[in-house]
Amino acid sequence: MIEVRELTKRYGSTLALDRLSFQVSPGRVTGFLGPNGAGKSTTLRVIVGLHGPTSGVALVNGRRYAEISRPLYEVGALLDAGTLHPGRTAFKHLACLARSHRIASARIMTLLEQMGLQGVAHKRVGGFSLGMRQRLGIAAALLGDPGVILLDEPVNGLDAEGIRWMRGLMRTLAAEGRTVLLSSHLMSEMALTVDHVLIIGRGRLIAESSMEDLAKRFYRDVLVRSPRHLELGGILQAAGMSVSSGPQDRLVVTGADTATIGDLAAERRIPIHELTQRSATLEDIYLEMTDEAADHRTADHRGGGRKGLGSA
Ligand SMILES: Nc1ncnc2c1ncn2[C@@H]1O[C@H](COP(=O)(O)OP(=O)(O)OP(=O)(O)O)[C@@H](O)[C@H]1O
Repeated sequence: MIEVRELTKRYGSTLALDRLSFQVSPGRVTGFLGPNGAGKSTTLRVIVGLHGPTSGVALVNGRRYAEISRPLYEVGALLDAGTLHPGRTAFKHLACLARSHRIASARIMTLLEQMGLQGVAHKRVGGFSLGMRQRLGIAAALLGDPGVILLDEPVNGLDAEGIRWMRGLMRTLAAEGRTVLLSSHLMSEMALTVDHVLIIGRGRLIAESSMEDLAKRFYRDVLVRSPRHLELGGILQAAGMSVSSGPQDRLVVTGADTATIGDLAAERRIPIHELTQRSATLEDIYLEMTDEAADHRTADHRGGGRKGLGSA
């Protein structure tokens, strides 16, 4: 369980987090979404004690990170796969982390196998691809078998097979009852992976929702196909709906759901050959929600911020 309460973080004149509050529950994959510069990495860094908050608090299982005596057993994080000692082997990298927590070598080998890295366990990480580094980073995060897992842009730079693998792993970890929080600036990456989303912009929470409800909230219109479409169009309009013509003699109807349209057509004994509820794509929804935040960011960055939207 993660709890972030009224978290504010300033870097000089930049307000990276602005009284951000949310909770992340165990047993599901939660996506932490926002445009570049929204404050995702900052939040994750504050949760694992790498950055101190200006005010507010971030708790893992009810405690600040600094108060956890053996953190690897409680929270694992993949924050930046680039920060590996290039001269160390994969095994040695994990062994160094494991030592302070008295984690056995057998656990290291099990994890390397699980991550598909057993064949390169004794190779130097300097020669690893980004995908291999990500896998090693995840092995490190899982060393102490923690109940809370944080991953910052874990699929960045992965190929299609790597992304599929990562998705499966996230879902397995959540199904085991862990709290899994992963950040991304791409809704498309999240749509298939997460059960629940937290959307942030400008350091504030914009929305929190299950993936399913998010899609439902953005129903757009209903597509109706009927051999008597002209007559039906008139009836629907008379009932107060807005009707326009769609592709192949279909009607595009707004202002009513499929049940209302279907019932009305049945009352008038008009056959219906198709009734389709159309929603905005999750990508559209996300862009709509974060548009204002992104615009603001672009303006900020012109004023000298650290990262630009150009990196999107
Ligand atoms: N160490 C730092 N020093 C100064 N400013 C920082 C620092 N880290 C982050 N910022 C600024 O804080 C804001 C939030 O950045 P953060 O990296 O947390 O966003 P993000 O949502 O993770 O973005 P991205 O998707 O690009 O990683 C940005 O304006 C950024 O420029």
